[in-house]
Amino acid sequence: MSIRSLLRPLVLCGPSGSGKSTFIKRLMEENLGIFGFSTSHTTRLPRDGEQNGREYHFVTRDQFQAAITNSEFIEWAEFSGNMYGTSKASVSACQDAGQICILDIDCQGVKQIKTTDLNPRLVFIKPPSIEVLKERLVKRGTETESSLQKRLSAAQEELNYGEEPGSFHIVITNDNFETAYNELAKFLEDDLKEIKKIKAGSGDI
Ligand SMILES: Nc1ncnc2c1ncn2[C@@H]1O[C@H](COP(=O)(O)OP(=O)(O)OP(=O)(O)O)[C@@H](O)[C@H]1O
Repeated sequence: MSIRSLLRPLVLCGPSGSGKSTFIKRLMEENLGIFGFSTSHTTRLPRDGEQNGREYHFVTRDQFQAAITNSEFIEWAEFSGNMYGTSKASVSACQDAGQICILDIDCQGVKQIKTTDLNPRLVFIKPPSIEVLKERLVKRGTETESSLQKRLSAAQEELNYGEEPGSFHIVITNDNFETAYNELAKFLEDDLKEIKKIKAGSGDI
């Protein structure tokens, strides 16, 4: 089997605070060099030291708008006056570089990626309850009262989509982290074994 077909993008979706970043960190630590991220597009100006194509693909608003019109993005959003997007091409580029592209995207992004030929593995990370989700977000210390409320009210809609049969390949409840992480590791085990075997045999891809 070709390694490229094994390098299926890995989508982690779930309400804010469900634990996506925590899973991603652990996956990357335990599988060095296997996972990577796509390079996003942005209309913001590069900061000192940032290189086009490395931190971001820096584009004009017109270019960004044209890319939206051409359905080039899996998801895009505007934050404080600048637009940010994840293009299908940047996910493919990550695969071409021999890595599994990890995507932390919302349900709209999941619906979108399903319409592409990227053939992702779709994982939904579910909190044990909305109450626990709230506790974790408060404890994380990153939210204001208003951003907390926004995240919690978005959470229910995402949970509804996550629980719809067929939305995801696997739904993992993140109660005890070790147990939940093992479930994810088991889900990916066969792919990872095969990828590591091929990489070890060929030096790289
Ligand atoms: N199983 C768990 N038990 C207790 N705390 C957890 C567990 N999993 C994650 N956390 C904690 O919950 C908080 C939210 O997790 P994390 O930041 O990974 O969520 P996220 O889904 O990436 O959120 P966002 O979408 O806002 O980036 C973090 O402080 C993390 O350490």
